Amino acid sequence: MLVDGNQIRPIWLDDDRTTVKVIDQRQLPHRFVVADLTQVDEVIHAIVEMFVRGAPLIGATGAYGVMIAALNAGLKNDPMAFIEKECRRLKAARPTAVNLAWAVDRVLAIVRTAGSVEACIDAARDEAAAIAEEEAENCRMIGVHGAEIVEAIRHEKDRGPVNILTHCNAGWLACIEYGTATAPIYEAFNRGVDLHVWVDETRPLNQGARLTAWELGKHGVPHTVITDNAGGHLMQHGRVDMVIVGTDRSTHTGDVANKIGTYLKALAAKDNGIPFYVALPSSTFDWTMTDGVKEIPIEERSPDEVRYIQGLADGQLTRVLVPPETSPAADFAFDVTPARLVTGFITERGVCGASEEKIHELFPEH
Ligand SMILES: CSC[C@@H](O)[C@@H](O)C(=O)COP(=O)(O)O
Repeated sequence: MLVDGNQIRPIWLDDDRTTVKVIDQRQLPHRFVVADLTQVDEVIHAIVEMFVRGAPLIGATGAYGVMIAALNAGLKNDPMAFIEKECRRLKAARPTAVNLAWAVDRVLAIVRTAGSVEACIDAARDEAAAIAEEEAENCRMIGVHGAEIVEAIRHEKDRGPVNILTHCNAGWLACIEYGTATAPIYEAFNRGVDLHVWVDETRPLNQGARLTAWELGKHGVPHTVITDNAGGHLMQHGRVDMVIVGTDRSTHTGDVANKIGTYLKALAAKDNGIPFYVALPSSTFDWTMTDGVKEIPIEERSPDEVRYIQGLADGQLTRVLVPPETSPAADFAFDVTPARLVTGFITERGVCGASEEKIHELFPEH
Protein backbone atom coordinates (compact mmCIF):
# COMPACT_ATOMS: atom_id res chain seq x y z
CA MET A 1 0.00 0.00 0.00
CA LEU A 2 1.09 3.61 -0.41
CA VAL A 3 2.81 5.17 2.60
CA ASP A 4 4.02 8.72 2.09
CA GLY A 5 4.18 8.05 -1.65
CA ASN A 6 6.11 4.77 -1.35
CA GLN A 7 4.67 1.33 -2.22
CA ILE A 8 5.20 -0.78 0.90
CA ARG A 9 4.37 -4.31 1.95
CA PRO A 10 4.96 -5.71 5.45
CA ILE A 11 7.20 -8.48 4.01
CA TRP A 12 9.41 -8.75 0.95
CA LEU A 13 12.45 -10.58 -0.35
CA ASP A 14 15.68 -8.61 -0.58
CA ASP A 15 17.54 -8.28 -3.90
CA ASP A 16 19.95 -11.01 -2.69
CA ARG A 17 16.91 -13.37 -2.85
CA THR A 18 17.93 -14.94 0.49
CA THR A 19 17.15 -12.26 3.09
CA VAL A 20 13.54 -11.76 4.12
CA LYS A 21 12.70 -8.18 5.08
CA VAL A 22 9.83 -7.38 7.45
CA ILE A 23 8.50 -4.24 9.05
CA ASP A 24 9.02 -4.47 12.82
CA GLN A 25 5.41 -3.69 13.71
CA ARG A 26 6.17 -3.52 17.43
CA GLN A 27 7.61 -0.08 16.84
CA LEU A 28 4.81 1.40 14.74
CA PRO A 29 3.43 4.02 14.52
CA HIS A 30 6.31 5.90 16.12
CA ARG A 31 9.26 4.21 14.40
CA PHE A 32 9.45 2.67 10.94
CA VAL A 33 12.07 -0.08 11.33
CA VAL A 34 12.80 -2.93 8.92
CA ALA A 35 14.28 -6.21 10.23
CA ASP A 36 16.32 -8.78 8.25
CA LEU A 37 15.54 -12.47 8.66
CA THR A 38 18.18 -14.98 7.53
CA GLN A 39 17.88 -17.74 10.17
CA VAL A 40 14.87 -19.85 11.16
CA ASP A 41 15.40 -18.74 14.78
CA GLU A 42 15.02 -15.13 13.62
CA VAL A 43 11.82 -15.98 11.73
CA ILE A 44 10.38 -17.69 14.80
CA HIS A 45 11.43 -14.77 17.00
CA ALA A 46 9.76 -12.31 14.58
CA ILE A 47 6.50 -14.29 14.72
CA VAL A 48 6.51 -14.94 18.49
CA GLU A 49 7.50 -11.37 19.40
CA MET A 50 5.08 -9.96 16.81
CA PHE A 51 7.37 -8.01 14.51
CA VAL A 52 4.93 -9.67 12.10
CA ARG A 53 1.40 -10.52 13.14
CA GLY A 54 -2.03 -11.01 11.63
CA ALA A 55 -3.06 -14.35 10.17
CA PRO A 56 -2.17 -13.97 6.46
CA LEU A 57 1.16 -12.27 7.21
CA ILE A 58 2.12 -14.92 9.77
CA GLY A 59 1.40 -17.45 7.02
CA ALA A 60 3.56 -15.68 4.43
CA THR A 61 6.38 -15.28 6.96
CA GLY A 62 6.23 -18.98 7.83
CA ALA A 63 6.33 -19.78 4.10
CA TYR A 64 9.52 -17.74 3.65
CA GLY A 65 10.79 -19.44 6.82
CA VAL A 66 10.77 -22.74 4.89
CA MET A 67 12.96 -21.11 2.22
CA ILE A 68 15.36 -19.99 4.97
CA ALA A 69 15.39 -23.52 6.39
CA ALA A 70 16.27 -24.84 2.92
CA LEU A 71 19.04 -22.24 2.54
CA ASN A 72 20.54 -23.49 5.80
CA ALA A 73 20.08 -27.19 4.99
CA GLY A 74 23.04 -27.58 2.60
CA LEU A 75 25.66 -28.53 5.20
CA LYS A 76 23.44 -30.95 7.11
CA ASN A 77 23.83 -34.74 6.87
CA ASP A 78 20.17 -35.16 5.99
CA PRO A 79 18.95 -31.83 4.52
CA MET A 80 15.33 -32.96 4.15
CA ALA A 81 15.13 -34.16 7.77
CA PHE A 82 16.55 -30.80 8.83
CA ILE A 83 13.95 -28.88 6.78
CA GLU A 84 11.12 -31.03 8.20
CA LYS A 85 12.31 -30.34 11.77
CA GLU A 86 12.56 -26.59 11.13
CA CYS A 87 9.04 -26.62 9.69
CA ARG A 88 7.71 -28.21 12.87
CA ARG A 89 9.37 -25.43 14.89
CA LEU A 90 7.96 -22.75 12.57
CA LYS A 91 4.42 -24.11 12.87
CA ALA A 92 4.61 -24.04 16.66
CA ALA A 93 5.53 -20.34 16.81
CA ARG A 94 1.94 -19.11 17.30
CA PRO A 95 -0.97 -21.48 17.79
CA THR A 96 -4.21 -19.68 16.89
CA ALA A 97 -3.77 -18.43 13.30
CA VAL A 98 -4.32 -21.43 11.06
CA ASN A 99 -2.55 -19.70 8.17
CA LEU A 100 0.86 -20.46 9.69
CA ALA A 101 0.56 -24.25 9.54
CA TRP A 102 -1.35 -24.03 6.26
CA ALA A 103 1.39 -22.00 4.54
CA VAL A 104 4.33 -23.96 5.99
CA ASP A 105 2.72 -27.27 4.99
CA ARG A 106 1.97 -25.97 1.50
CA VAL A 107 5.59 -24.96 0.90
CA LEU A 108 6.92 -28.13 2.52
CA ALA A 109 4.78 -30.31 0.24
CA ILE A 110 6.45 -28.72 -2.82
CA VAL A 111 9.91 -28.91 -1.27
CA ARG A 112 9.51 -32.64 -0.58
CA THR A 113 9.26 -33.29 -4.31
CA ALA A 114 12.05 -30.91 -5.35
CA GLY A 115 15.18 -33.14 -5.20
CA SER A 116 18.49 -31.32 -4.64
CA VAL A 117 18.94 -28.70 -1.91
CA GLU A 118 19.26 -26.03 -4.60
CA ALA A 119 15.95 -27.15 -6.10
CA CYS A 120 14.38 -27.11 -2.62
CA ILE A 121 15.50 -23.51 -2.10
CA ASP A 122 14.11 -22.39 -5.47
CA ALA A 123 10.84 -24.27 -4.95
CA ALA A 124 10.36 -22.81 -1.46
CA ARG A 125 11.13 -19.28 -2.66
CA ASP A 126 8.67 -19.56 -5.56
CA GLU A 127 5.92 -21.06 -3.42
CA ALA A 128 6.33 -18.49 -0.63
CA ALA A 129 6.17 -15.70 -3.22
CA ALA A 130 3.08 -17.32 -4.74
CA ILE A 131 1.38 -17.43 -1.34
CA ALA A 132 2.14 -13.74 -0.75
CA GLU A 133 0.77 -12.79 -4.19
CA GLU A 134 -2.35 -14.95 -3.77
CA GLU A 135 -3.10 -13.44 -0.37
CA ALA A 136 -2.70 -9.95 -1.83
CA GLU A 137 -5.14 -10.81 -4.61
CA ASN A 138 -7.55 -12.50 -2.17
CA CYS A 139 -7.60 -9.36 -0.06
CA ARG A 140 -8.22 -7.22 -3.15
CA MET A 141 -11.26 -9.35 -3.97
CA ILE A 142 -12.48 -9.22 -0.34
CA GLY A 143 -12.43 -5.46 -0.85
CA VAL A 144 -14.45 -5.65 -4.05
CA HIS A 145 -17.15 -7.86 -2.48
CA GLY A 146 -17.21 -6.08 0.86
CA ALA A 147 -17.41 -2.59 -0.65
CA GLU A 148 -20.79 -3.53 -2.11
CA ILE A 149 -22.13 -4.08 1.41
CA VAL A 150 -20.75 -0.72 2.55
CA GLU A 151 -22.26 1.00 -0.50
CA ALA A 152 -25.65 -0.66 0.14
CA ILE A 153 -25.66 0.59 3.73
CA ARG A 154 -24.76 4.07 2.49
CA HIS A 155 -27.76 4.05 0.15
CA GLU A 156 -30.10 2.94 2.96
CA LYS A 157 -29.00 5.82 5.20
CA ASP A 158 -30.62 9.24 4.81
CA ARG A 159 -27.46 11.13 5.64
CA GLY A 160 -24.03 11.00 7.20
CA PRO A 161 -21.15 8.60 6.69
CA VAL A 162 -21.32 4.84 7.05
CA ASN A 163 -19.87 4.24 10.51
CA ILE A 164 -17.85 1.03 10.59
CA LEU A 165 -16.42 -0.41 13.78
CA THR A 166 -13.33 -2.62 13.59
CA HIS A 167 -11.27 -4.44 16.20
CA CYS A 168 -7.51 -5.09 16.23
CA ASN A 169 -5.56 -4.67 13.00
CA ALA A 170 -6.83 -6.70 10.08
CA GLY A 171 -5.29 -4.24 7.65
CA TRP A 172 -2.55 -4.53 5.04
CA LEU A 173 0.02 -4.73 7.83
CA ALA A 174 -1.63 -7.99 8.91
CA CYS A 175 -1.86 -9.29 5.35
CA ILE A 176 0.17 -8.35 2.30
CA GLU A 177 -1.99 -5.71 0.68
CA TYR A 178 -5.41 -4.11 1.43
CA GLY A 179 -6.07 -6.15 4.58
CA THR A 180 -9.11 -8.28 5.25
CA ALA A 181 -11.43 -6.18 7.44
CA THR A 182 -9.98 -2.98 5.97
CA ALA A 183 -10.16 -4.06 2.32
CA PRO A 184 -13.90 -3.20 1.98
CA ILE A 185 -13.17 0.07 3.79
CA TYR A 186 -10.33 1.06 1.45
CA GLU A 187 -12.27 -0.03 -1.64
CA ALA A 188 -15.46 1.80 -0.62
CA PHE A 189 -13.44 4.88 0.34
CA ASN A 190 -11.63 4.80 -3.03
CA ARG A 191 -15.04 4.62 -4.74
CA GLY A 192 -16.02 7.81 -2.95
CA VAL A 193 -18.36 6.35 -0.32
CA ASP A 194 -18.71 8.65 2.68
CA LEU A 195 -17.48 6.54 5.61
CA HIS A 196 -15.89 6.76 9.01
CA VAL A 197 -14.16 4.05 11.05
CA TRP A 198 -14.36 3.51 14.80
CA VAL A 199 -11.00 1.96 15.69
CA ASP A 200 -10.99 -0.13 18.88
CA GLU A 201 -7.66 0.49 20.57
CA THR A 202 -7.37 -3.30 21.20
CA ARG A 203 -5.61 -3.79 24.47
CA PRO A 204 -3.17 -5.09 25.47
CA LEU A 205 -0.91 -4.51 22.46
CA ASN A 206 -3.07 -1.79 20.93
CA GLN A 207 -2.98 -3.07 17.35
CA GLY A 208 -6.00 -0.86 16.62
CA ALA A 209 -4.65 2.35 18.12
CA ARG A 210 -1.13 1.79 16.81
CA LEU A 211 -1.54 0.01 13.49
CA THR A 212 -5.08 0.39 12.13
CA ALA A 213 -5.13 4.09 12.99
CA TRP A 214 -1.73 4.54 11.32
CA GLU A 215 -2.81 2.69 8.17
CA LEU A 216 -6.12 4.50 7.85
CA GLY A 217 -4.45 7.86 8.48
CA LYS A 218 -1.84 7.23 5.76
CA HIS A 219 -4.67 6.46 3.33
CA GLY A 220 -6.72 9.49 4.39
CA VAL A 221 -9.63 7.44 5.74
CA PRO A 222 -11.62 9.31 8.44
CA HIS A 223 -11.35 7.42 11.71
CA THR A 224 -11.56 7.78 15.48
CA VAL A 225 -9.71 5.66 18.05
CA ILE A 226 -11.99 4.50 20.87
CA THR A 227 -11.52 2.44 24.00
CA ASP A 228 -12.32 -1.23 23.65
CA ASN A 229 -15.41 -0.84 25.79
CA ALA A 230 -16.97 2.06 23.86
CA GLY A 231 -18.52 0.00 21.07
CA GLY A 232 -21.65 -1.06 22.96
CA HIS A 233 -22.44 2.52 23.90
CA LEU A 234 -21.96 3.73 20.32
CA MET A 235 -24.17 0.94 19.00
CA GLN A 236 -26.98 1.77 21.45
CA HIS A 237 -26.96 5.34 20.15
CA GLY A 238 -27.13 4.49 16.44
CA ARG A 239 -23.53 5.48 15.80
CA VAL A 240 -22.35 2.17 14.33
CA ASP A 241 -23.80 0.93 11.01
CA MET A 242 -21.75 -2.21 10.68
CA VAL A 243 -18.87 -4.12 12.26
CA ILE A 244 -16.12 -5.71 10.15
CA VAL A 245 -13.37 -7.77 11.76
CA GLY A 246 -10.74 -10.21 10.57
CA THR A 247 -10.08 -13.68 11.93
CA ASP A 248 -7.16 -15.93 12.77
CA ARG A 249 -9.07 -19.15 12.29
CA SER A 250 -12.70 -19.78 11.40
CA THR A 251 -14.21 -23.24 11.47
CA HIS A 252 -16.00 -24.46 8.35
CA THR A 253 -19.14 -24.31 10.51
CA GLY A 254 -18.75 -20.55 10.96
CA ASP A 255 -17.19 -20.03 14.42
CA VAL A 256 -14.65 -17.20 14.40
CA ALA A 257 -11.44 -16.87 16.43
CA ASN A 258 -10.16 -13.31 16.47
CA LYS A 259 -8.43 -10.86 18.80
CA ILE A 260 -9.67 -10.92 22.38
CA GLY A 261 -12.78 -8.75 22.72
CA THR A 262 -14.26 -9.60 19.32
CA TYR A 263 -16.92 -11.82 20.93
CA LEU A 264 -18.17 -8.95 23.10
CA LYS A 265 -18.49 -6.72 20.01
CA ALA A 266 -20.50 -9.43 18.28
CA LEU A 267 -22.84 -9.76 21.28
CA ALA A 268 -23.39 -6.02 21.39
CA ALA A 269 -23.97 -5.92 17.62
CA LYS A 270 -26.56 -8.71 17.88
CA ASP A 271 -28.36 -6.94 20.72
CA ASN A 272 -28.54 -3.76 18.65
CA GLY A 273 -29.43 -5.34 15.29
CA ILE A 274 -26.16 -4.22 13.69
CA PRO A 275 -24.59 -6.38 10.95
CA PHE A 276 -21.41 -8.12 12.07
CA TYR A 277 -19.18 -9.25 9.19
CA VAL A 278 -15.98 -11.28 9.24
CA ALA A 279 -13.57 -10.77 6.33
CA LEU A 280 -11.13 -13.55 5.52
CA PRO A 281 -9.23 -15.27 2.74
CA SER A 282 -10.05 -18.97 2.37
CA SER A 283 -6.63 -19.82 3.87
CA THR A 284 -8.07 -18.79 7.26
CA PHE A 285 -10.83 -21.41 7.23
CA ASP A 286 -10.03 -24.50 9.26
CA TRP A 287 -11.71 -27.30 7.31
CA THR A 288 -11.19 -29.83 10.10
CA MET A 289 -12.71 -28.13 13.14
CA THR A 290 -16.43 -27.93 13.78
CA ASP A 291 -16.72 -26.42 17.27
CA GLY A 292 -14.64 -23.27 17.56
CA VAL A 293 -15.08 -22.73 21.29
CA LYS A 294 -14.02 -26.27 22.15
CA GLU A 295 -11.39 -26.85 19.50
CA ILE A 296 -9.55 -23.68 18.45
CA PRO A 297 -6.32 -23.28 20.44
CA ILE A 298 -6.30 -19.90 22.16
CA GLU A 299 -2.86 -18.39 22.63
CA GLU A 300 -1.94 -17.15 26.11
CA ARG A 301 0.84 -14.61 26.03
CA SER A 302 3.09 -13.03 28.64
CA PRO A 303 1.21 -11.28 31.48
CA ASP A 304 3.68 -8.43 31.03
CA GLU A 305 1.80 -7.46 27.86
CA VAL A 306 -1.15 -6.61 30.12
CA ARG A 307 0.90 -5.12 32.93
CA TYR A 308 2.89 -2.72 30.75
CA ILE A 309 1.77 -0.28 28.09
CA GLN A 310 4.04 1.13 25.38
CA GLY A 311 4.05 4.60 23.91
CA LEU A 312 6.14 7.60 22.98
CA ALA A 313 7.46 9.80 25.78
CA ASP A 314 9.95 12.59 25.16
CA GLY A 315 10.68 11.16 21.73
CA GLN A 316 11.53 7.69 23.13
CA LEU A 317 9.51 4.48 22.88
CA THR A 318 8.76 3.78 26.52
CA ARG A 319 7.02 1.03 28.52
CA VAL A 320 5.20 1.93 31.71
CA LEU A 321 3.73 -0.32 34.40
CA VAL A 322 -0.03 0.10 34.95
CA PRO A 323 -1.28 -2.25 37.76
CA PRO A 324 0.35 -2.73 41.16
CA GLU A 325 3.76 -4.37 40.83
CA THR A 326 2.52 -7.44 42.72
CA SER A 327 -0.84 -8.01 40.96
CA PRO A 328 -0.93 -11.10 38.77
CA ALA A 329 -2.16 -10.59 35.21
CA ALA A 330 -3.21 -12.91 32.37
CA ASP A 331 -3.13 -12.36 28.62
CA PHE A 332 -5.66 -14.36 26.62
CA ALA A 333 -4.89 -13.24 23.08
CA PHE A 334 -8.01 -14.43 21.21
CA ASP A 335 -11.63 -15.40 21.73
CA VAL A 336 -14.21 -17.26 19.69
CA THR A 337 -17.39 -15.70 18.33
CA PRO A 338 -20.00 -18.39 17.64
CA ALA A 339 -21.45 -18.57 14.12
CA ARG A 340 -24.91 -17.51 15.35
CA LEU A 341 -23.57 -13.99 15.99
CA VAL A 342 -21.97 -13.58 12.55
CA THR A 343 -24.01 -11.93 9.78
CA GLY A 344 -21.71 -13.12 7.02
CA PHE A 345 -18.23 -13.94 5.78
CA ILE A 346 -16.63 -11.70 3.17
CA THR A 347 -14.22 -13.89 1.19
CA GLU A 348 -12.30 -13.65 -2.08
CA ARG A 349 -15.14 -15.57 -3.76
CA GLY A 350 -17.97 -13.47 -2.41
CA VAL A 351 -20.13 -13.14 0.70
CA CYS A 352 -21.77 -16.10 2.43
CA GLY A 353 -23.72 -16.83 5.58
CA ALA A 354 -21.95 -18.21 8.66
CA SER A 355 -23.05 -21.82 8.40
CA GLU A 356 -21.45 -25.05 7.24
CA GLU A 357 -23.91 -25.24 4.35
CA LYS A 358 -23.28 -21.69 3.07
CA ILE A 359 -19.50 -21.87 3.50
CA HIS A 360 -19.27 -25.15 1.61
CA GLU A 361 -21.55 -23.79 -1.12
CA LEU A 362 -18.88 -21.13 -1.78
CA PHE A 363 -15.95 -23.55 -1.37
CA PRO A 364 -17.30 -26.87 -2.69
CA GLU A 365 -13.79 -28.32 -3.15
CA HIS A 366 -13.58 -28.69 0.65
C1 LIG B 1 -6.21 -10.05 8.66
S1 LIG B 1 -5.67 -10.40 10.16
C2 LIG B 1 -6.96 -11.10 11.13
C3 LIG B 1 -6.47 -11.35 12.50
O1 LIG B 1 -5.21 -11.97 12.42
C4 LIG B 1 -6.40 -10.06 13.32
O2 LIG B 1 -7.71 -9.56 13.45
C5 LIG B 1 -5.82 -10.37 14.66
O3 LIG B 1 -6.52 -10.70 15.59
C6 LIG B 1 -4.36 -10.29 14.77
O4 LIG B 1 -3.89 -10.64 16.06
P1 LIG B 1 -2.35 -10.48 16.37
O5 LIG B 1 -2.22 -10.99 17.77
O6 LIG B 1 -2.01 -9.04 16.21
O7 LIG B 1 -1.60 -11.36 15.40
